[in-house]
Amino acid sequence: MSINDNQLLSAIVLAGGKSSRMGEDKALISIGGMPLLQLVCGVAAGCTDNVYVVTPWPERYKHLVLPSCQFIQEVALSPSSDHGPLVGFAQGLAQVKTDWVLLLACDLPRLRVEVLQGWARELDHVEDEAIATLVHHKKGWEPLCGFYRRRCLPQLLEFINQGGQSFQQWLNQHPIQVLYLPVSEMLFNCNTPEDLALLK
Ligand SMILES: Nc1nc2c(ncn2[C@@H]2O[C@H](COP(=O)(O)OP(=O)(O)OP(=O)(O)O)[C@@H](O)[C@H]2O)c(=O)[nH]1
Ligand SMILES: [Mg+2]
Repeated sequence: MSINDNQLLSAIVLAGGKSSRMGEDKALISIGGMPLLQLVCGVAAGCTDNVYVVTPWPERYKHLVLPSCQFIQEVALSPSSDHGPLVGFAQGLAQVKTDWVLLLACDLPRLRVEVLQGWARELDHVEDEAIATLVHHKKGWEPLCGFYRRRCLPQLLEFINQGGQSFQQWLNQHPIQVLYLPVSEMLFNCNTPEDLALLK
């Protein structure tokens, strides 16, 4: 696949978590002078012109420089709902118009655009029955840095409607193709002040 082929690939960046371990909104934490969400969106924009940021609070991020990014306002399923990334992903996926979507968390400061671009070029060769192609590690699939077929939306909604909340549980019900991760630090996940200190 040509990585610039707008017909084939979009990106969804999730920015709606509580950041309870960090104690402040991770999306706005500055890494090397750049807010983390801006950094991740910049990497996503290196893979596709169609980048969506799914968040319940777009106004919080509208001052960031996010070229070619569009906000998708996430809506709560119920007033008390604490639904997590699976529902944010489903709401984003419902807006996507391409066959494939690159899903990214906003707390991945060491992403490597050239690795993502290399993966995107191989999407044509993913087996037809796979709903996604993801890195696999000892704790299971890495759901928040990988590629999903848009056509998985009905299965995702069915899982959510039955009360499902876990990406791992959902993914374990479907064929997934393994992505080879050449640099493991690329998936370094910045969740706590201690993680942040490691970056500085
Ligand atoms: N849009 C959206 N994104 C979410 C939601 N929950 C988590 N995320 C995103 O999913 C990614 C991974 O989140 P985590 O690091 O597991 O959790 P978190 O809620 O951000 O932080 P903790 O409260 O410390 O667990 C981050 O990019 C979050 O912003 C949600 O309900 N909606
Ligand atoms: Mg995290």
